[in-house]
Amino acid sequence: MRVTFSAIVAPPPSPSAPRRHPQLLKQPRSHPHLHCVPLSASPGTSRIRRIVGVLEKDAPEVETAAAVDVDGGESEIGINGFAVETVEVARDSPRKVLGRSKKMAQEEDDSSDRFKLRNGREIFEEKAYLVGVDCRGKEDALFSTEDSLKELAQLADTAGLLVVGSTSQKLAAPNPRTYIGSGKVAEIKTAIHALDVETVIFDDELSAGQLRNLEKAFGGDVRVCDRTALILDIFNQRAATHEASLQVALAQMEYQLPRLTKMWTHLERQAGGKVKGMGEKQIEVDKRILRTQISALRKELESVRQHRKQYRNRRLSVPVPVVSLVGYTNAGKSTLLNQLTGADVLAEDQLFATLDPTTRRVQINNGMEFLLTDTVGFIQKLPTMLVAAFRATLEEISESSLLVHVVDISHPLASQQIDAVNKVLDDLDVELIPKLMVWNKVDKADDPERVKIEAEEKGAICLSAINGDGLEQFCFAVQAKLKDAMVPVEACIPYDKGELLNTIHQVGMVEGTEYTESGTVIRGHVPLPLARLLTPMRQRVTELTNMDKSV
Ligand SMILES: Nc1nc2c(ncn2[C@@H]2O[C@H](COP(=O)(O)OP(=O)(O)OP(=O)(O)O)[C@@H](O)[C@H]2O)c(=O)[nH]1
Ligand SMILES: [Mg+2]
Repeated sequence: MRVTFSAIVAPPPSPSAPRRHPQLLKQPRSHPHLHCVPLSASPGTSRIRRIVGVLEKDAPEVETAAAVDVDGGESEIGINGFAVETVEVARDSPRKVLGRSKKMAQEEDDSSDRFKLRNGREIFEEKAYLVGVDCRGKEDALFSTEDSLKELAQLADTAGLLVVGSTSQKLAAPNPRTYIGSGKVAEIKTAIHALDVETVIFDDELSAGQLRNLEKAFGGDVRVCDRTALILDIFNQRAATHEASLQVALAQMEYQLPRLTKMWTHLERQAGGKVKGMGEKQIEVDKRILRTQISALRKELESVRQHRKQYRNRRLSVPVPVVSLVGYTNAGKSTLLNQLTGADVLAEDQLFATLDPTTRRVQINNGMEFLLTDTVGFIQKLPTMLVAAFRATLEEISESSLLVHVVDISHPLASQQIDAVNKVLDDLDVELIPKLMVWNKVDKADDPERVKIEAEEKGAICLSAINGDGLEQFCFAVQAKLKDAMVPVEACIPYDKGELLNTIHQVGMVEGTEYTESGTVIRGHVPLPLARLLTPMRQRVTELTNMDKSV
């Protein structure tokens, strides 16, 4: 039996459900969010259940409510809020069923090598083909089409795909139907057959119609997706905490909402076109359900966010300055945090290794302390729904005393990456927060000495987070920047407030100490919240000075 696998958009699994890589099961192409369950099957075939839609919340959840015979397959209405369909597929990929050449048999043997371990999970390495478009309206793009495609290849690799080729096209404007021109569509189709491509990834966001038309043009069994879907897929694989999972699920649903067009068209096919419009009605129902799910997720996220805020407020009541590490993905932020604090945040040569913020205390040799926060990295063309969904996490950044912008200076596109990070920061309302530029991975740079001279000229700190070079200089630079943001104070601390004196030494910079009858007079710089706390003691110094003058 031959089954056509069109990419059917299904909602992502609930964040609490166990996550699984889309290609975890060895099966013909599946949509990133289409999770198939293998069932018992006749020899040489597999029976899988595939999700074909969402059920209304109050719809009865029945194992098998309706079975419709279509082309030998059967349909059933489903489980846990999802409509599912059972299909029997040959264990070979659909194309292989048509005839098995020697080459194909060889390929089948090779495919066993395509199971790779990623993020602790075994996944099937699909063959991907990348497509970029150089449009006239994109002159302000930070990356050239070629560089952007290289980055897309890295993203594909992170997601566990095997990139087998790529192409790009110069266009005056994207084609509204297929994004690329018809000649390019034909060229890619040829490449698909020649390279046995399973997934075609576009470097720009595609509309629902473009996705559908391209899938139709390439043939039903080729999956088409875009950069945004790929990034969402990586985030989905990487989300380790409840909050991150909620944020990713929200972003995925928002991405899917306008793309729900295909989910129910199979109903019309099954009914032989007798129930015209049924699919459309069902799409409306699905959209409503998805919207309800989105608002439920938003509520849940809000409560997680409140909890985090309470925790942060408690932390802020101790006025230790917070320093946030920001930067392009893979710049070395987590490695820097680990080096300075002995933390064991996952740091690896993959994009988006970190999704959740981690905060650790750093103590400088002179006794001063600050909190260092590592958070999610940025990328050019960062999907807006992802920024919105991660706003709670990113809020941490907007409440810091200092932003440390970590740059991989050994990267050929370091300056474009800096611009891309600044672009995201512009959206985050952080222009008033002082910034410190750090050029990391100087050990990997072609000419480290020249880079160091250039950094000095530009007021950046050069370091190597991996071998610890320049860390001391970094800490002093952080201290100096924090001092700029501090308030100069002179306060008389009574002798019974020893703890306060310790706090001033920890979080501020003491420049002079004098012991008087009334207490210790301190001169120095402290963060604003501490300066406020010291107000009565600052007045005490003024009184003492006035008394001295009148004597
Ligand atoms: N040679 C060299 N490699 C480094 C240095 N710092 C980090 N790396 C490597 O760069 C890769 C990325 O480091 P991470 O610390 O995970 O980068 P990140 O900025 O946290 O990345 P995301 O979490 O993805 O945003 C890892 O393989 C590190 O070992 C450095 O100073 N020199
Ligand atoms: Mg990281």
